[in-house]
Amino acid sequence: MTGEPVLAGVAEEVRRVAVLGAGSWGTAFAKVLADAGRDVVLWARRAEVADTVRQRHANPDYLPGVRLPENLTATADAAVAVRGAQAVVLAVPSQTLRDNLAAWRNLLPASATLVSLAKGVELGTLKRMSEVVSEVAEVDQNRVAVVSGPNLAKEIAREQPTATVIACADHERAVALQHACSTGYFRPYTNTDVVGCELGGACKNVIALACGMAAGLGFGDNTMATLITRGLAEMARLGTALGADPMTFAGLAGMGDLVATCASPLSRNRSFGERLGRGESMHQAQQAAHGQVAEGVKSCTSIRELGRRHGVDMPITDGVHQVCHEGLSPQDVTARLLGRKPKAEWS
Ligand SMILES: NC(=O)C1=CN([C@@H]2O[C@H](COP(=O)(O)OP(=O)(O)OC[C@H]3O[C@@H](n4cnc5c(N)ncnc54)[C@H](OP(=O)(O)O)[C@@H]3O)[C@@H](O)[C@H]2O)C=CC1
Ligand SMILES: O=C(CO)COP(=O)(O)O
Repeated sequence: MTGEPVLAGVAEEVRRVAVLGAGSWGTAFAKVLADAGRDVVLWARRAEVADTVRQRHANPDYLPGVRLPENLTATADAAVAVRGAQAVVLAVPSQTLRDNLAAWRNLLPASATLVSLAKGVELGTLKRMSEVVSEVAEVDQNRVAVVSGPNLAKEIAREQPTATVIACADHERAVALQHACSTGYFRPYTNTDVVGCELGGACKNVIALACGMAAGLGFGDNTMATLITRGLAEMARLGTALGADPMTFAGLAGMGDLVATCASPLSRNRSFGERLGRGESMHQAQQAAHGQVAEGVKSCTSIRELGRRHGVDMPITDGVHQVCHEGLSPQDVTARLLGRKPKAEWS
């Protein structure tokens, strides 16, 4: 379905876009941009993936059965991908973004908007992805945008309707990107709260791991609703401490993404957690992921540390960390969570 862009008259038009990273979301977002009428070049680190996208208009490793549009081409040469692009979209895992971008830094067109799709917090530095991008590419934060919302790649690749948030400190850039990726099935909203949108996207992966564990233990909807609601409370507490607008967590990049990811069997984080809840080891869950990224497994460490540094209580995140990295069982963590000192709902 090729959607006509629904917005017009923005300051700087985005005509050509490079998407660096040809996994599920990089490929699906490249399709959205192409369906919105942009010329899109997708960079894949494996030449065979680029060849398949270019010649067969498909990326069966990540999006089986999905036909990609003709105005989406691919290359394994990042210099070719970014040439002449008004926007460069970064679609690699959070923990490799710094190294990937360092290799691409000198190729980036001078005024291109740099757009992060990644949902994580960097281990060690505890930086959000837009902070990593601005630091490594040596560009002002105003040139960096993020996309975050209830955006399960496989649904979007099948053109199922959804919305998202494009967050950028520079509202004009956000509007230009909004124009560039609006289709009949993909509706982007703008927001200037980059901190809130990024933390929403990173934290919900950890809560989805917890929901998966609960499902694996055989718990039902009351448990899910409790984890989602109290997960939202802890991500909003962290976000507010870091300067985010609390309202962002009631929006698509907060509640929206949290609900989609915690509920969906398509979520890699939820599926990973479910295996742990059923009693599989971390190694078994990792093998079953077939190399696809479940960001919360690493980000639970950096998010927990961010919470500690800012004096924010994050009991569910702590529990996920205890299962993933400290050898506790999901049953032990459930008992610990329920055994905490009673408190008021809003404190
Ligand atoms: N999938 C989704 O529904 C959504 C994902 N996101 C976020 O988008 C980001 C990317 O995720 P997604 O596309 O799903 O990931 P996938 O696991 O589907 O794909 C990862 C991609 O990154 C590549 N890659 C892995 N390691 C490296 C590396 N060291 N250097 C360069 N490239 C590497 C892989 O290449 P190769 O194939 O060669 O291994 C592959 O193209 C994540 O932060 C995720 O949280 C956000 C919204 C939705
Ligand atoms: O971010 C996502 C949906 O918005 C995808 O979640 P997973 O990475 O858990 O698959």
